Amino acid sequence: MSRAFILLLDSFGLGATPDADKYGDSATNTFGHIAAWAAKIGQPMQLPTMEKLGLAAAAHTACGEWAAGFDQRDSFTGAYGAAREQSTGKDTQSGHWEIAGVPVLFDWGYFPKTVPSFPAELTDQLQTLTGVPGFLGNCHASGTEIINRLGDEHVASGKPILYTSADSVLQIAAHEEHFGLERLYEMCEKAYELVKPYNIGRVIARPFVGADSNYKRTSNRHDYAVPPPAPTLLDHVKDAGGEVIALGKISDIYAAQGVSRVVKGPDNMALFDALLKVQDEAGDKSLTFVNFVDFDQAFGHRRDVAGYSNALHEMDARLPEFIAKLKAGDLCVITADHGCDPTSPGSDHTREHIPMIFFGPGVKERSLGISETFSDIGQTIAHHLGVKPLANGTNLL
Ligand SMILES: O=P(O)(O)O[C@H]1O[C@H](CO)[C@@H](O)[C@H]1O
Ligand SMILES: [Mn+2]
Ligand SMILES: [Mn+2]
Repeated sequence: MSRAFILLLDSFGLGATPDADKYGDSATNTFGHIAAWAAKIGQPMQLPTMEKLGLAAAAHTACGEWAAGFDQRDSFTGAYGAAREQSTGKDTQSGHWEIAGVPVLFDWGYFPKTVPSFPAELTDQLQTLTGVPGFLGNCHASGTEIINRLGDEHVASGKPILYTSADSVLQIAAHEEHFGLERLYEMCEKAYELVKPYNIGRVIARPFVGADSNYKRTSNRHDYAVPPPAPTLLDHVKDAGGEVIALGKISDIYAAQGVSRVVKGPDNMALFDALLKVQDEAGDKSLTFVNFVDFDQAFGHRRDVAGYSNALHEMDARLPEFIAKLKAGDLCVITADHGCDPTSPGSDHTREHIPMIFFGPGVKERSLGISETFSDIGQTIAHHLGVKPLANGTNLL
């Protein structure tokens, strides 16, 4: 029996790639800078499980330095390395699709950093189709900041909040109760059709609750993503008769292509509980793919170093439960889709190496060096499961 598990820590980068200067990210290092911050405040990070699997060694491979508090060890249990992205974007879709064998070699459309950011033609059509009295925002913003700034005006006027970021995305924030969740979803479906000519990767519904300049997003976020342009690892596994179990926002990111079963959860630890349950159920040739979004959404974009560090400790503390239940024929990988250095300016993703830490009963300690494409991860899994090889990437094991 062979099974595969991808544990994707959304935004857990291991240091700038050689092309990071083109993105203004040449000094970024998500893991390295969190570890340095922790050491500086006198509480060095302790991630014994991931360290033993090869995390710090993978980070050393990526950036040439040992993260503060992580000493060089002479034995690991995983096959560890780092990967650089072939796709030109540093967004979630590009990262995930490339891992699954489909790098994004075309240019996504982006909305400019002007105010208004969205073309009048687009917002006019959206207003006509939905009958709202207008829009607020219409700019680049951090999603948590803009709802607190414009939430009161939104509630009073009924105008939804439109914003974007360095990603190829149109986000619509609206109050779950005052505006209505279904109404927000319907608006996003219309917006998804309208952004097609602009080559935008995703429209995201961002419902929130609260009052009086104190608003909080809910877990009813919904992504309307364009599908990958070619079959991914998920399709190859499903076509070969294996179950593809998508936890968290994985199904949204691949527009449900190649997904057999969707399991959602409100936060990292709920998703970890779901992962442990799925681990008992997954059968031969299955792929279980989980995206732990809090690293990115709750801490990376929020530039919350302490929160990010804490989330890594929480994850590390739970991993032994998962490892203890692995069976012969299981191949697992801890990886990421891009960086989001919480110590860097702004609130956007950062162009970094991602970890590739393979482990499981049949994996022997080994340094894998640096891959030139994230697709080496997917190809290694395709080979392990014995499904059709991917069009891109090299088997590493
Ligand atoms: O600031 P928030 O709304 O969390 O936005 C972030 O979330 C979006 C999707 O992951 C990205 O485009 C990023 O900008
Ligand atoms: Mn991401
Ligand atoms: Mn993000």
